[in-house]
Amino acid sequence: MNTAPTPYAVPLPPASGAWREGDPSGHRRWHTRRTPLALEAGGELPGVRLAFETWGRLAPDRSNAVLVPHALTGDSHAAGPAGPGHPSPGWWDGLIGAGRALDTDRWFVVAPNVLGGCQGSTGPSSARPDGRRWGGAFPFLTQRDQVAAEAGLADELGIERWALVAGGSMGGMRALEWAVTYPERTDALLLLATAAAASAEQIAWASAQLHAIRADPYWRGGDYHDAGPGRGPHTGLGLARRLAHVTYRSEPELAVRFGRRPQGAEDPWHGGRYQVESYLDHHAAKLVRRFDAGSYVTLAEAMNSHDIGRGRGGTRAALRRVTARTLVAGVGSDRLYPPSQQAELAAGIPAADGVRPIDSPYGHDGFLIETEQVAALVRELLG
Ligand SMILES: CC(=O)SCCNC(=O)CCNC(=O)[C@H](O)C(C)(C)COP(=O)(O)OP(=O)(O)OC[C@H]1O[C@@H](n2cnc3c(N)ncnc32)[C@H](O)[C@@H]1OP(=O)(O)O
Ligand SMILES: N[C@@H](CCO)C(=O)O
Repeated sequence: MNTAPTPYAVPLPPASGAWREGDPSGHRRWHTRRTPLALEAGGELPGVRLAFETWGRLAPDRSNAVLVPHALTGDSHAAGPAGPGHPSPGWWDGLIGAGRALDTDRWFVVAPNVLGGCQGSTGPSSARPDGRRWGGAFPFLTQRDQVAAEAGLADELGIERWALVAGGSMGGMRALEWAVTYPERTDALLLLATAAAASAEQIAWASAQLHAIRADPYWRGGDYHDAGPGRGPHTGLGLARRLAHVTYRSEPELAVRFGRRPQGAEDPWHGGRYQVESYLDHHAAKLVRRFDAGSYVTLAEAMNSHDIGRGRGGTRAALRRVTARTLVAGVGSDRLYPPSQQAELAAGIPAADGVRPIDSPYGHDGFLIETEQVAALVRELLG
């Protein structure tokens, strides 16, 4: 396995003002909540901070704000080029910018790093009020807690209503929570490759990933952040990413793209790898370099908690609360969030009109890759 411990690369909590330094986009800022966040599971989280990036200008009447919540391992860098602090271009760069579907000459686009994450927002790698890292003491979060934190950010920015909330996968879970918790603040809603509740199968895949991380001897109950370079649960996180990444792609794609071919001159019968193994190694190493295992655990557990009907009289009653103009789309080849889940959403949300298909061989990751098809949906919703 190609998961030699790499230098531990979780960004340290920025000193006040430092976050903008070295940020090529110049858009990233953060918001610190003045009061502790009351958590759905009980207790509260003090000192909540959300890193976020914005593009465009908020109109004087504040009617042009668009929220784009990211998926599991995304961050606030939804648009813009790669550079220091951003190993990849923005995850929806094809969608956001002047002349693009989310035209930043017209719309004010806001992308927060999710609460519990590791790219500037408060998470397990952040410092507690006493200066020590949270580590394994970081509290259990739900999607509703994360949306409550985002509502605090919206309040701070003076945004009473979103012209659109658009998200896929875990971002779609939060988009849906926005529309159900705050129907009066969500004018339009785009749900991509997401679900009303995490299914048994989704929980099962996440569970295997959580076990992989927690079985790493460097996990140490989540208290590894100050153990020194290379002494974090990188092997476990890499395993989790391999497991997850297979579920993000489709069987036909892997068959066509890699087949049974060996990687270069490697011989799989004598210790070498197949191409697809090398591909998974690459994605594992790439995530380990940029993501914190503790955040992965927190966010995966929050996804498992997702159930829009909890405490609201069930799924159908919760979905009926949505007043936003809504489009629901799914990727036909998505084996992780199958089209039946989007059909349930579309059937339950009053203004949704069936499920729009995203045609893609790439499976679940289609919502990140097929930006032209997603752009068409955004244009339809925003008129
Ligand atoms: C800060 C950030 O990184 S942005 C965060 C936002 N990212 C996310 O939200 C999701 C994380 N990323 C992903 O899920 C996916 O990479 C996507 C969906 C964004 C992109 O998918 P695709 O464009 O289809 O990329 P794909 O899965 O083909 O992977 C391409 C990579 O695999 C590598 N690769 C392909 N074949 C092989 C192989 N046989 N062996 C090793 N590496 C391989 C390519 O060289 C390429 O490397 P690079 O990304 O470092 O340039
Ligand atoms: N590739 C995406 C899929 C999760 O929805 C991610 O890592 O965030």
